[in-house]
Amino acid sequence: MSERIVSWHGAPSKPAYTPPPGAIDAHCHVFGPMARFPFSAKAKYLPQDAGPDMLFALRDHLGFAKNVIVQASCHGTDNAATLDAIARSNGKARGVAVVDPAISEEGLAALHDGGIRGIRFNFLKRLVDDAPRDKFLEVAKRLPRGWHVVIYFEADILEDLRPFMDAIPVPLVIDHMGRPDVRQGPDGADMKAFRAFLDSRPDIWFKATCPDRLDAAGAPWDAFARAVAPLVADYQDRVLWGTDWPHPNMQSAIPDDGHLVDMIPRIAPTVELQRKLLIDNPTALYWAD
Ligand SMILES: O=C(O)c1cc(C(=O)O)oc(=O)c1
Repeated sequence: MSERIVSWHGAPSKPAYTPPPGAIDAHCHVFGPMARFPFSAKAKYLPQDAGPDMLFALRDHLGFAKNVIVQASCHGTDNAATLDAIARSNGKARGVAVVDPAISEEGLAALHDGGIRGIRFNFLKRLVDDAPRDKFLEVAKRLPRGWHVVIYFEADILEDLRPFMDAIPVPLVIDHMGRPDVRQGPDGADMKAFRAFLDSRPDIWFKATCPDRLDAAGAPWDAFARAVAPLVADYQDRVLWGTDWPHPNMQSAIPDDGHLVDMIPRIAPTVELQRKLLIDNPTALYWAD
């Protein structure tokens, strides 16, 4: 792997929708800069630099106040780039780390001090070589108080992951709703299974994110809006939203971030829903202290 890829829009439009003051982009990443923060030897893609200055400029352009920066798989378990971005944010960013499950208590405490409030377990085979459930469970049981676990999986392994996820004793946040097939509609098999999972315990949250990944028809992503709006309405106290910038691996179908923001009023049509989605819910998970 030698070619460094660009997966983000060079000049995203200004959204028609204006987020409320204090709105949080609760799923985004930083890449590098590589000269200071080299990518993991196990990285499955090698991106161009997309560092904190670019992220914060986009935040301001789109009308957001804060970011939750999720450690991208290309940085492996070295969270230095994510921590550096948080440190440069003037308190306007918090984060989710990816850790070696053998991390010490001191290591976890240092991440907490750096603004981390959760760890991410990634089960996508195209992104990571292995996902050791026993080790993940062990570290999930000794997280700092108030932390949660973010899990990224695809719909076809939801049932297989259930015993593992059921055993995690802290809140769960599911990336991109576990990647349902949105073409099945709001009552399709994938959404039904995901709802059953949400109903199994009250502390499972999810991100109503990534129309660009989940709706192959492309913008304006009508199938995504149709499938996801009822989910947001029915689980309005457990849903987060984010851009997913810089859209890892999306180099052949790069979304315009302004258009992504314009999905918000389609899946959360009232001011109250928008406040929960963009402020109350992410604040509860990431800025409780
Ligand atoms: O679907 C993906 O390719 C993807 C990758 C990553 C990552 O590399 O961390 O994060 C995401 O949220 C989504």
